[in-house]
Amino acid sequence: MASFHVTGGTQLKGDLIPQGAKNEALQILSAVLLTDEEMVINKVPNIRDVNKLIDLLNEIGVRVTKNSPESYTFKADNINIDFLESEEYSKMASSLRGSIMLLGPLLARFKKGMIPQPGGDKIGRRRLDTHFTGFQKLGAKFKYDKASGYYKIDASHLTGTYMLLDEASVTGTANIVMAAVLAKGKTTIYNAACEPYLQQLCSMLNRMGAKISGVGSNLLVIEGVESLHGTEHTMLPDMIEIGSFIGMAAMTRSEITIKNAGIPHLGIIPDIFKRLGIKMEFKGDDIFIPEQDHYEIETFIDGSIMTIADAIWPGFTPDLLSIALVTATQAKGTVLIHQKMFESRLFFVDKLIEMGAQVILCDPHRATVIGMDRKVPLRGITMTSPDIRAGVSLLIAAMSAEGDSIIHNVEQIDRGYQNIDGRLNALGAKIERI
Ligand SMILES: CC(=O)N[C@H]1[C@@H](OP(=O)(O)OP(=O)(O)OC[C@H]2O[C@@H](n3ccc(=O)[nH]c3=O)[C@H](O)[C@@H]2O)O[C@H](CO)[C@@H](O)[C@@H]1O
Ligand SMILES: C=C(OP(=O)(O)O)C(=O)O
Repeated sequence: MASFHVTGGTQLKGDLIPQGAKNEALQILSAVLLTDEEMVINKVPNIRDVNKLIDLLNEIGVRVTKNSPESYTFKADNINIDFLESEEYSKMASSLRGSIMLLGPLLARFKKGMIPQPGGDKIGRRRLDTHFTGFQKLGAKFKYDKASGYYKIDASHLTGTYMLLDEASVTGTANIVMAAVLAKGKTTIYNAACEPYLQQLCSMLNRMGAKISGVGSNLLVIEGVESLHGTEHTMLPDMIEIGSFIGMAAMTRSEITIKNAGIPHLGIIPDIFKRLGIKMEFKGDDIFIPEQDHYEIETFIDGSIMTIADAIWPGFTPDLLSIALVTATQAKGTVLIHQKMFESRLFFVDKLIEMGAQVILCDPHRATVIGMDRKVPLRGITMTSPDIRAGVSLLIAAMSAEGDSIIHNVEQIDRGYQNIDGRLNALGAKIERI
């Protein structure tokens, strides 16, 4: 288990280039299974979850060529479907959440698929019903073996149909779309998730010859086609990493420019950080965050206390709520953070409280943060990163704190942030990997 030794209180200055988006990469890389032609994928982030998925694809028989540090060519023309029965597959697939999205392409192209309970953050119940109900509506037969925790699906004939998803699941929508592109006839998916990750996936599939309309909305219409061909795709900048950098800049009083941030794709994210009082300037596609001694949380128009809550896209992503929470601890003012989607994502506030933050955990979904306006700095402590976004929030807290901190289990952070210590140290942070 790796740890970070963080010396707090340093200010950062300089440019940060966001990595390619983790959650987009997991969808796009799964989709390379949909064709036997070459797929060139650029801006692939060098992070644990993505590297695990690439290894898994390689084991399944996809030919993987690394063209440069961020660009790969994939060719899925010799797939070993029997590998899905192996112990090795079970071990690899259960170690990340993204592996669940291999199912849609496997069903579409090879008519069957199986997957153990996927991994990912332990942030509350993470059901997969939407995925399997969608596959069943397309005509697949589905079996869940409770003893082994394996989901097995047989899909000799996938046929387009109308479906209203029970929830707008991000990976669920991606999976059903990937199954439907090669199904017979027309599939209509209502209550589809429409995050930029999905917009990117659907646009790429269309470039491969799929016929998807309604991209960017919650009503997708897919006309099945016989086969798909290869294409080239470039990942968007990671919007969660960008939000993390904005919060980090404010907390550490740093002057940072986030280069080529893909501002049109960030939705409401910059506005939410502006509501916390953080100043930023858009310079072309760069976001400049000046050094700020103080930042003040807005109230609602009637003067009542601000709530920041997650919602499905185009609402505020749940993956940035922990970052907004930690950022608020040194703002002036009060905010209620409401994590609606996941029930175990806020428990990390215990660590912030131990560091001196004024936070009341109202219940598993809600925390009130009373900002300290830098009157009292956080204190360095020893802590463990419970999940990827809480991990980065704790890193931000430690970087802003007085004294040294130790953060254990930073593999959680490495799941989704590329060389975070190296990139931040280059701007003046003091983070030692031990
Ligand atoms: C690999 C990947 O892409 N992971 C992301 C993906 O996970 P993932 O696709 O697993 O998450 P889902 O979108 O399926 O659901 C997330 C949670 O929100 C709940 N829910 C969802 C939709 C809805 O309308 N109502 C509702 O309550 C679900 O029950 C679940 O608890 O999307 C999540 C939600 O943005 C992100 O946190 C994850 O980082
Ligand atoms: C929860 C996340 O990831 P995963 O779905 O891979 O666990 C995340 O990226 O914040």
